[in-house]
Amino acid sequence: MSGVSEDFVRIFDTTLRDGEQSPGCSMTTPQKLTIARALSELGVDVIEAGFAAASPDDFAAVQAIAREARGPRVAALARCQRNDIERAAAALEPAEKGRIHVFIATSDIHLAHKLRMSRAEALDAAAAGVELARQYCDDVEFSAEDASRSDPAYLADVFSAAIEAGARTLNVPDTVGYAVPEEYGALFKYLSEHVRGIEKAILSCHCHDDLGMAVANSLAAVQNGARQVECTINGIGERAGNAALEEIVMALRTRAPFYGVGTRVNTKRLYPTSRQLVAVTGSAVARNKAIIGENAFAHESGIHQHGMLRNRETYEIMSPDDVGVSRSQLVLGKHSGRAALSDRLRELGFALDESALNQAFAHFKSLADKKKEVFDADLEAIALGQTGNEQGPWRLLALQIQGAIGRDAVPSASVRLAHEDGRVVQEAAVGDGPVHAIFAAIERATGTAVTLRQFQVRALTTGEDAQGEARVEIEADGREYRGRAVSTDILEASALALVEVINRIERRRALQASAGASEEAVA
Ligand SMILES: CC(=O)SCCNC(=O)CCNC(=O)[C@H](O)C(C)(C)COP(=O)(O)OP(=O)(O)OC[C@H]1O[C@@H](n2cnc3c(N)ncnc32)[C@H](O)[C@@H]1OP(=O)(O)O
Ligand SMILES: CC(C)C(=O)C(=O)O
Repeated sequence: MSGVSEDFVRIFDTTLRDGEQSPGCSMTTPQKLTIARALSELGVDVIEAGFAAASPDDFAAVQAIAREARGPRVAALARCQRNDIERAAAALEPAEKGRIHVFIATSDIHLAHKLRMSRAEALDAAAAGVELARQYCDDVEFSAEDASRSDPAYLADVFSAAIEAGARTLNVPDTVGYAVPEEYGALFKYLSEHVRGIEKAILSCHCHDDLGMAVANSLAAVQNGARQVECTINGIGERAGNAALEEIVMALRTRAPFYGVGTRVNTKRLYPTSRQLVAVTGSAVARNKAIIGENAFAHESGIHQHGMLRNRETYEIMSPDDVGVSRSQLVLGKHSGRAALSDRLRELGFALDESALNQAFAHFKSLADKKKEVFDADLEAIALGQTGNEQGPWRLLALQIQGAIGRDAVPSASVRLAHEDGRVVQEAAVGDGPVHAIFAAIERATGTAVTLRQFQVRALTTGEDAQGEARVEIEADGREYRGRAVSTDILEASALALVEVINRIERRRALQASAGASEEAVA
């Protein structure tokens, strides 16, 4: 293992430098500042703020972040060239803790075609670059670009020279995402054993995802002594991207006994930081992206949902709360089963007996065959079809309306309701219209205040005894409820629809109270 005083994995975030090299992800200075603030809150150890020599804007961004960031070290990238290093040093000047990060390629293909340098020339340039950077900054990192395709013996010589010149972090980039975990891990082991003065430095990995192995390679490096991981939020970066920070952090945390080393990141900030980056760059993440994707804590199939309802750990290896996601989701779709359907219906305030649940389940399956996802409103419609208006705790015994007709009429309603606990309550109220009066009287009688969002009536049949349907949409306890009732008297249908909704609100509150009580009992 390389020379580390405290044994933890330093998270070097390069979202603002390598991440910004992702086509479509370039950011303005104010946007970079927003992300830098989020990264500080996340608790990363190093923020690579940019490549100061790239443009006046990049310089300004590095400088602004250096001026503001307190906590994480701020790094700026530079080629092994005087101008780059001096621009990096100037931009980092206001930093509380700065780092100049110099790099040069070490693979034969880069030396021959890109740099047109011999191995010896590149080694000298690396040493000279580190030495110059050290004149401006105590903390210098050296990266051997394309390290994973470099001759290991030559690489060890270059790193030895970099340490001698004053570098204290040695980065081993898999620049083109060519490495595989066993080989990349072995390279770290080899370097730990062959770089002269390695005890003075920290080994770092920096992986790209061209073969989808950036995270696996980074973890292999950690297993073989790397104590800094370079990564980006959402895995953005040049071409296929960099190793995703959230995946590295959560792999080390979730498999802590296996890796035996962790990070200092506040994992609860992972999801909020990811969303902030999406908001700034407009670059969406795939639904199935690990840790922070929309589906990362969503379960659709019946067998999984049934397991989740019994014990979350049957199908979740992390708690959504640990990464800042509010809760797991059981998504109802064509693969869902009765357990999830009945659980969601109970949440919506419907307590169906076995035969009603079976019928609701048949309707639900045929709907799910046609729709990708079945929403709460669909479920309510299905459940209302099964329950009618018969479920308590309240039952409407009598309804009387007065003064409903005429220009100067002041409509009033009186209602009598029975509760399943034996109470019979009578109340009256006036309103702007008869329905308003009925609703006010029912709210008073039941003691449940609601906010009416929508009210609709329509004729279902024709003739003297035509059936009328009333539909209400209500808000209570921060949720929406829909109710429906049918009667030959449209005012009675309205009253029944509201009673139906109030019953569901009360059933839901009772359910929550009993869940709270059992949690307290467990605690
Ligand atoms: C693996 C990585 O992610 S490395 C970081 C990549 N990031 C970036 O390139 C973003 C910022 N880059 C830029 O804005 C521009 O490329 C600049 C301003 C740095 C340079 O622009 P230009 O001077 O026009 O050079 P250009 O980009 O065309 O070519 C790169 C030059 O740097 C040289 N070079 C490349 N890497 C290094 C290095 N580590 N040390 C010294 N020289 C280097 C190349 O050989 C080439 O030199 P040449 O022009 O003498 O042939
Ligand atoms: C400059 C280095 C660290 C790099 O970004 C890479 O090699 O991918």
